[in-house]
Amino acid sequence: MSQTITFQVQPGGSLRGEIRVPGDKSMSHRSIMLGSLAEGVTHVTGFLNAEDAISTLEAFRAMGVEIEGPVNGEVTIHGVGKHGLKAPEKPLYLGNSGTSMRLLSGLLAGQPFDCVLTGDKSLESRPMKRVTAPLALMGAEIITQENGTAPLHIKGKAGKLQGIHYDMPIASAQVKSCLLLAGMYAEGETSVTEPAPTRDHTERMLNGFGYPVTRQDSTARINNQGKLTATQIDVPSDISSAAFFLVGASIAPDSDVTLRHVGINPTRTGVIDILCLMGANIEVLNEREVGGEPVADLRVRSANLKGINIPEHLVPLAIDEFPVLFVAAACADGQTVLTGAEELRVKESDRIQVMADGLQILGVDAQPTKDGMVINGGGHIGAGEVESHGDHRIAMSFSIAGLRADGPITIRDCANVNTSFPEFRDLATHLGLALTSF
Ligand SMILES: O=C(O)C1=C[C@@H](OP(=O)(O)O)[C@@H](O)[C@H](O)C1
Ligand SMILES: C=C(OP(=O)(O)O)C(=O)O
Repeated sequence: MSQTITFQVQPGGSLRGEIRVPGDKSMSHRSIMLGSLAEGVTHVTGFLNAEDAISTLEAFRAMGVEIEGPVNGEVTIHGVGKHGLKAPEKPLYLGNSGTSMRLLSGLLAGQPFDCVLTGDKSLESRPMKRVTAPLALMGAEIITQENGTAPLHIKGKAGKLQGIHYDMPIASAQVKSCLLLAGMYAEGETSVTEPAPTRDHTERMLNGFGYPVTRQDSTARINNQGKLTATQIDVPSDISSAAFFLVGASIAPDSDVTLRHVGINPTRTGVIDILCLMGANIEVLNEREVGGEPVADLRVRSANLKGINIPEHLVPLAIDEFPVLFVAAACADGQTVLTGAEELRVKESDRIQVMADGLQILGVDAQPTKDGMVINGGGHIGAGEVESHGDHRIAMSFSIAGLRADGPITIRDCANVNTSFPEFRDLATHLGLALTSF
């Protein structure tokens, strides 16, 4: 049970300096999953030492994988091979992490043992039918709660899964990844078509481990014939964590921040595109490729942002960045309209409602809609007390709002910042944000 943590931000200030934010959460999860199933010893650097990634790590330890670390972002995984996992002795508790639960449900559906996946209150209220329904078409047997939520009771169906073709009704990297991981244990081909591009770290990392996944247009294909060979993985900084400072340095006057070694995989850079459409001053420097993933340093300086209609094709490419983009919109001149983002309602919190409620408390004209938000920006952001509802990204977004507020902002229920970005307070204050916690 996490303790209660409250953040308080004093108004104003600017952000200046150079930092490296922690490792990418999506890649950290996948490095543990694939490293565990590989033959040989995989070394990971840049691993995210935060609660969500640790939930995945502990789950694999509980299934008999020897994993050393993380120490200074280094993890060593003694892979057990594709068929080497052992039955866990008790339910696997996955905390707050949707990625752990949805990817593991695919990976575990074809094992020779049963297991149970549980999580915290937020995770156990999130929709799981999106993975259990297509997995059932493959022959998996997963018992959910009546409304399709976790705990998930997974009956191991080793040797009995069948490949399917699945047209995903929603653009979800978690659903795609779940099915590709199940496809590693299914007879014949498993193919997944996505309605819009979503993050492709699973496909890239599988290929990095030597496991063939092919891609044609919007369809990814896998079968059970491959094997994973241990490798080295350098996890870049998480653009979703960098996003708080991309927005912070854009909205706070006299700011100049450089974020080093950030992953800029094109399936993740919607936040840069959206901010640039709003008039942000972001330079992408020293572009390079590290372990099959593009990386760069990002320099961001203050800018006068303007409201925009956010193009819908950018929504899946910035899906976790909308809470802080709403703060950017509140500081932008004119109206910002987001549509096509109903997925935000089923994240760690209902991110449309929770952000609209908090922005309204701070005096911002923010109107939630069924699939997005309309924000009339450029007015002032006032002092106030807002709730994060235990959602890490909400807590950090309202902290950033303090840079343009005209009074202190108090944010309740912030312990879950530790799920993705435990260093947030230290790095933010190092750059100049007047943030305290108690
Ligand atoms: O695959 C992943 O690592 C993730 C996919 C996204 O979820 P959806 O697949 O539900 O869009 C994202 O919101 C989540 O933080 C991480
Ligand atoms: C939605 C998120 O993560 P998850 O789905 O893994 O809980 C997030 O980190 O914003």
